Formats: sequence, C-alpha cells, structure tokens
Amino acid sequence: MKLGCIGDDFTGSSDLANTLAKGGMKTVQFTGIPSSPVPSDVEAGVVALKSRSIPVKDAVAQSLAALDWLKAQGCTQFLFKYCSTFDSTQDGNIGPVADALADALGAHKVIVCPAFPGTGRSIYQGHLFVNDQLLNECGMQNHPLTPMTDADIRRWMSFQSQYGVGHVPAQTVFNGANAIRASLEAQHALGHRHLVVDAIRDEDLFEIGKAAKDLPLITGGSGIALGLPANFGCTASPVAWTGQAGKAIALSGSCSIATREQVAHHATNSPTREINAADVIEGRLSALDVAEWLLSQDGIPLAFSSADPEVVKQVQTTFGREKSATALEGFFADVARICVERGVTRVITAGGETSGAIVEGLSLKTLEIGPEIDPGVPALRASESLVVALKSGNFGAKDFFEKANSVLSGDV
Ligand SMILES: Nc1ncnc2c1ncn2[C@@H]1O[C@H](COP(=O)(O)OP(=O)(O)OP(=O)(O)O)[C@@H](O)[C@H]1O
Ligand SMILES: O=C(O)[C@@H](O)C(=O)CO
Repeated sequence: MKLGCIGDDFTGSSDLANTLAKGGMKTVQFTGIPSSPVPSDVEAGVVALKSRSIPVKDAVAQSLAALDWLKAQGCTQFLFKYCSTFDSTQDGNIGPVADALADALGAHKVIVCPAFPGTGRSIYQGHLFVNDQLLNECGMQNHPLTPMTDADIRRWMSFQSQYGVGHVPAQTVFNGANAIRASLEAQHALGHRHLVVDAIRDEDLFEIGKAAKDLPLITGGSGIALGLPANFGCTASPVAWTGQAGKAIALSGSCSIATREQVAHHATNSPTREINAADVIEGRLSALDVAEWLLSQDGIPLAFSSADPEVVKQVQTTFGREKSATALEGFFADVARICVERGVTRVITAGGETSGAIVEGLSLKTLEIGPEIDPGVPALRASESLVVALKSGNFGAKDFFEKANSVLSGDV
C-alpha cells in the first residue's frame, strides 16, 4: 500500500475511500486494524476507527496502532480523516490524535483542511462554512454528541492541540501549489505545526494536494484527498460494481437536518417505523421486534430514531448523552445483525456513530469500494451476499434511501 489513512468514523472513512477510488486508487476500507494480509494490488487503505467521540487517550492509542499497521504495509504517506464539519468538542480528539500522529511521523507542516465543496463545506479566513452559513449556525450547534459552537477552525484546533496553529489564506491557495508550499514553509518557520488551509473549490483542493506531495501527514475531510491519487501516478476512472439482489432494509440513528428530511421523504412512499429512544433505553422495545417488522415489509423499510434537537435534548437530559447513544447504537447493531442472519442482503444506514455500531455488530471486516451514490457516499461490498451504504448524517439527496437501494442493487 502507498497511502495509509485513518478515519475517525465509519461513514467518514467510506467518504474518503470513495474519493480515492474515484481518483483511480485501488482502495479498501478496513474495520479497525485487519488481522489478515492485504492483497498486493491495494494502493490505499483506510482503517476505519470509531474514535470520534471516545475518550482522548483511547482515540490516540487506536490511531497510533493504526499508523503502525499502515507503516508495516509499506505506506509512505498518511492521512487522518475527520469530519468535514470538524465534529469534536473543545477538548475533543482531532487535536490530540493529529499531535500524536505528527510526533510519530516527525511531521512539522501538518495540513488541517476539512473542506468538502461537493457537499457545501468550504474554509475561508480560517472559518468553516456549510453552504452559506457559518458552521455554528448551520444546525451543527445542535449535534447530539459534538455540538459545534465555533466556526473558527484555527481557534477550535488551538483548544485541542498542544502545538501552534497557523493559517494559509485563500489568496495564497488561489495562486496554486508552489505558493501553498511556500506558505506552509513560512508558517512552519513562525513556529506553527498545524496549518489550517483555506479551500473553497475543488480546484483549490487539487492544488493543496499537489503541494502536499512530500508531506508525511495530512489531515482533513475527504476533499483533501482529491489531489492525492495523482501524486501516486493514478488517474480518475469509473469504479466497477456488481449489483446485489435480495432484500433491503434501512436504519437511521442520525438526527441531522439532512437525514430528518430524507426520513420524512421516505415516509411518503415506503414503510417507516419510528423508534422511541426511551422505549429502547428502558428495555420496552426489543431489537427482535423491530427486525421482524423490517423483514415483514416490502420495498425499503426504514426504522429510525432520528428526532428533532428538542426531543434529543430531552432524552439526553433524562438518561444522559452517553447512555442514550450507547443504547440506541447497540439496538441498531442488533437489529441489523438479526436481519442479515435472516437473509437481508442490502443494508442502508444513516449516521456515523450509528453506522459504526452496525458495521461492528455485523462483524464486517473489509469493505470494497463501489460507485458513488451521492457525494461522499459510496456503495460498499462487505461479502458475496451483503452490500451496504453508510451515509454520513448530513450527506445525501432527499431521496437518498431509494437512490442507495438502486445503486446497491445495480439498477442504475
Ligand atoms: N432520538 C434520539 N435521542 C437521543 N439520541 C439519539 C436519538 N437518535 C439517535 N441518537 C443518537 O445520536 C447520535 C447520532 O450520531 P450519528 O453519528 O449516528 O449521526 P450523525 O451525527 O447525524 O452522523 P454523522 O456523524 O455522520 O454526521 C447517535 O449516538 C445516536 O444513537
Ligand atoms: O466528512 C464528512 O462530513 C463525513 O465523511 C463524515 O465524517 C461525517 O461523519
């Protein structure tokens, strides 16, 4: 392998793998650190961790273990993938993990760039925008686990990292790879180690990618990977896929605005069942009950706990944030496991943490990357009889669940 990637959640890892595969790199996503050898033709490996919201020391330890494994596979450059909305708390994991990886690799100019213009995430003057809104005004301020209350990525990173945080402004980025390289050097000379790089358009990310050719460590959203395959001599090419027949289900624990719209849309033409969080947490609703309901429905039945911020807040006030999340994630993992044991072949999930729990619950070790369903969401093959789509909370068109099913089944 050439490019070694560490993703802090599962949907985000598939988002990154999608970008690399589209760029022509033979890419595989691993659930945690694999125990079996990797086929020799794999050029980029994404180790998907569920480390976004776990204690800092665990996130650091898991990321360093992933780095060691990727190094042992021969990788020469490393990418730490986090969310394009920089999901973390003030004392969250992005800074400490980036610090630890930078120390381990002796990396002193570390790009920090969560931009993903294809989904409306841009960085200007060090501030992260989602479409025309600042990050902290776009709905992310209500995120159930990582409420983002500040759009200044330089400031947010400074809370988390022990190293100086610098900035490469858009005007420099617009001048191309050489100018970016010079600015990274100048920022480094000023004593900064993590360098927030503005990026507004895909063109910017391609130039940043070129400038990053010789850097051991890059951090960011999937957009930062746009320019990397070319550095390894790869060229964009269509991704192969064989559709999967059989029965589909959809599961959503994402409470994002986009997912709630997709759930509401799906309810207009498909069987949907709302999961009441308190019923799950207090043991009144079993995974078997919901699995049997899903199995009894035609089309693409959807079970969801997706709820408005006020409802989520009330659940968290009553039961605690962690307890609610753990109970719901475990519940969806159990539902998915029962469904797959009983013959489901296509599983569509929404929400990073939720998808992570489901992938772990299904013991999916290696995911082969298929074609893109919507920006940032590829079809994935888990085995000869199981395909999945893992949707990040804020991604996907209104009719995502139908679209995903069509791509997974090979109908488009
Ligand atoms: N009704 C609910 N009440 C309280 N918590 C909920 C409810 N529904 C889901 N949750 C929890 O909220 C969290 C949602 O996070 P998840 O990562 O799955 O979605 P997301 O944040 O929208 O996605 P992403 O991380 O990809 O942006 C999960 O831990 C989930 O279990
Ligand atoms: O970068 C993103 O927005 C996604 O890949 C993700 O990580 C959401 O969980």
